[in-house]
Amino acid sequence: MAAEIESVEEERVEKAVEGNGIAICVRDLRTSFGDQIVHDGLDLDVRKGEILGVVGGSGTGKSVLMRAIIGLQIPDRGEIEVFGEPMIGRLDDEALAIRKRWGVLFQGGALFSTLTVAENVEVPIREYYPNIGAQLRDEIAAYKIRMTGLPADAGPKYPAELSGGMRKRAGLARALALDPDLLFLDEPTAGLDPIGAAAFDDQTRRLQRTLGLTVFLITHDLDTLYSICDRVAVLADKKVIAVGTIDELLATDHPWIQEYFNGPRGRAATAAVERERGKTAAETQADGRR
Ligand SMILES: Nc1ncnc2c1ncn2[C@@H]1O[C@H](COP(=O)(O)OP(=O)(O)OP(=O)(O)O)[C@@H](O)[C@H]1O
Repeated sequence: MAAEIESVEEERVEKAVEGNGIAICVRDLRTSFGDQIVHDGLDLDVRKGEILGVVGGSGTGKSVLMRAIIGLQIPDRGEIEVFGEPMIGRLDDEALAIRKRWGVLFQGGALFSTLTVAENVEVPIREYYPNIGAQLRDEIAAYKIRMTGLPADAGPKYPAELSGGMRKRAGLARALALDPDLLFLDEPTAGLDPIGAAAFDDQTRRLQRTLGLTVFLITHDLDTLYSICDRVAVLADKKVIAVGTIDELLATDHPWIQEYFNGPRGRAATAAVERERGKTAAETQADGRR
């Protein structure tokens, strides 16, 4: 038992020091489809424990970047490291230890329509831990389903029986199945009503804090960027043209960034955040007076 605790502790310490605080490091990435070059000379660092929002116009290559990082898109050139381990050109077996440490919520949820929610959540467990028995697998799936705020009776339902918001949560439960350190979310709030989107954002933030996750979050949702992202990376001109807090991005003079954050929707999102901050400050003051 003591040896077991020691090895868990060693693993924890290793995880803390690996990669110098960087969860994902991308250097000089080039990807293309035939003649179409999607990325050229793209660099990006994702810090451990942050929620990094990834934005850019439609077709700028946000999803392709995510796919390149998780090994579904072979780049023409460049280097990608996850938790300090090089990922490009690694055989599936070699990179298995790192693959187990991430979970992915694809655009639209990408649930298997012929499997129930619980069976969907169990897919990665079956794939990576085939020796786990059926009962434990069911218990893990039920726990993950509850963790994402879905009711317990969602487990035996099929994706078609769920609302869009519930399907996203089911996809999130599957992404969390292996207790990941790193979560990839591709447009998680797309198609949700504003209340559902805000609830999903809250859930993401809560899970990220309690589980200590690093989150790579592709979004077009300005409210998401303002409310839960620690930093934002902007894709344009085949590269990441800027990374920083929204205030830092606003200090740049890139026309796309200015139009994006200072356009009517950006201003509305800023105003909403400022209202929320004002409310929180007023509540804190009132608490202090009590
Ligand atoms: N499998 C593929 N075959 C050919 N072209 C592709 C493929 N996947 C993506 N592309 C192209 O690569 C470019 C970037 O696509 P990607 O899906 O990464 O954009 P995106 O920034 O995520 O866009 P959106 O915000 O609209 O989702 C697009 O022009 C797209 O058509």
